[in-house]
Formats: sequence, C-alpha cells, structure tokens
Amino acid sequence: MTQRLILASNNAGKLKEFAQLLEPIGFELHPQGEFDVPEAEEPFGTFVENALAKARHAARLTGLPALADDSGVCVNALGGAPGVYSARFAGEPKSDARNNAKLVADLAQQGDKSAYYYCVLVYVRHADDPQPVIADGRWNGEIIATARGANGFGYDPHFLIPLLGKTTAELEPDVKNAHSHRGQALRALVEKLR
Ligand SMILES: O=P(O)(O)OP(=O)(O)OP(=O)(O)OC[C@H]1O[C@@H](n2cnc3c(O)ncnc32)[C@H](O)[C@@H]1O
Ligand SMILES: [Mg+2]
Repeated sequence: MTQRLILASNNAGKLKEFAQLLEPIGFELHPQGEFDVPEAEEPFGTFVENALAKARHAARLTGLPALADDSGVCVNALGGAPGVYSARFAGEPKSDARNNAKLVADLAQQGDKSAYYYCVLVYVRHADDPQPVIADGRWNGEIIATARGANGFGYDPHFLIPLLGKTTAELEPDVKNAHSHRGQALRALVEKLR
C-alpha cells in the first residue's frame, strides 16, 4: 500500500534525496510546495525543535502526515558552527555559493578541518501528534578549500569523505544516500514506523 506523505521542505536537493529513498519503499511523496505551504519559521537553537516546527506547520496546513528535515554542517574548529544556521550562514537571501565562500574563509587559518553533517527527521501523523517520531544521523568528513563535484547541494562540493577519497558532490546520489546523515536518519525513522 502506498502512503501519502508531505515533505515539509522547500529544498530541491533534499527533495530528490528523499524521493530516491522513500518511493521504492511505498511512500508517495508530496513536497509542501504542491500545497502552497510557505516556508515555516525556524527560530530555535536546536535541530530537533526546528524540525518539529516544520513538520507541524506542514501537517497543519495540509491535513496530512508530514516529514521534516533539519540539518546542517558542524565544523569542529568553529565550535560547531554553522550548525543550525547552515542554510543562512552568509546571511539573507540563502546562497550556497556565499555560504561555501564564508566557510572556506573562516577556516583558512585553522589547522583542524574536521566537520560533520547532522540531520534530524521528525514525522508527525497530524499537526498536534503527541508522539512525533524522531531519528537522527551523523556523517564525518572534512572541509576542503577547493570545490569538487557537481552532485548534491549546499556544502557538498567542499565536504570531503577521506575514506571514500571524494567530496559528497562527487558521489553518485545512491552512494550519498547509502552513507549520508540523511540516509542514516531515514533508515532509522522507517524502522520506527514499521
Ligand atoms: O528548511 P528546508 O525547507 O528543509 O530547507 P533548508 O535548505 O532551509 O534546510 P535547513 O533549514 O535544514 O538547513 C540545512 C542546510 O544545511 C546544509 N546541508 C544539510 N544537509 C546537507 C547535505 O546533505 N549536503 C549539503 N549541505 C547540506 C545546506 O546548506 C542546507 O541549506
Ligand atoms: Mg530551512
């Protein structure tokens, strides 16, 4: 049986990754934009609070179950920044190019380039669901100064996975999903929904 699910995100890169992960296992994904749901506020200092706010917002405006993702890149030498502020690290309007340029500049004088991607997923059956289903995932790597690769989105061209010898923008989409913070979180979430 296919299950209809609203994806509480306006990020096209996330949408592609979720479609590839969820459609083969029987979910019919609908981005919130299809229902004219505007971007939710993300005012909180934790990923999980922002993800819950996004999921409830989409479920409230569509009347359907919703899945939200809040994620980011956390750089150790920067005390975990940009973290929850990853999407707007270089200010408004959101720009991957300016975010990456700022990240590389901020790290130029640092020896430690280690970082990790973090993702929290929240699924709500309806807007006031008292038992949201929550799962997370983490993916270690390091930030490199020169962009490599054209796949993915966001910080991917600067996020190197030393074990694979590639940036996450050089990975095929299925390989990224097999390893990524988002893929890990989604597999854990799906286990909880069974
Ligand atoms: O809130 P929604 O609408 O889902 O879209 P968003 O892009 O604003 O998403 P977030 O608020 O969760 O911010 C996450 C940011 O972290 C970065 N990011 C998260 N996952 C990533 C990934 O897999 N590859 C590259 N960058 C990623 C990227 O800059 C995202 O914009
Ligand atoms: Mg956002």
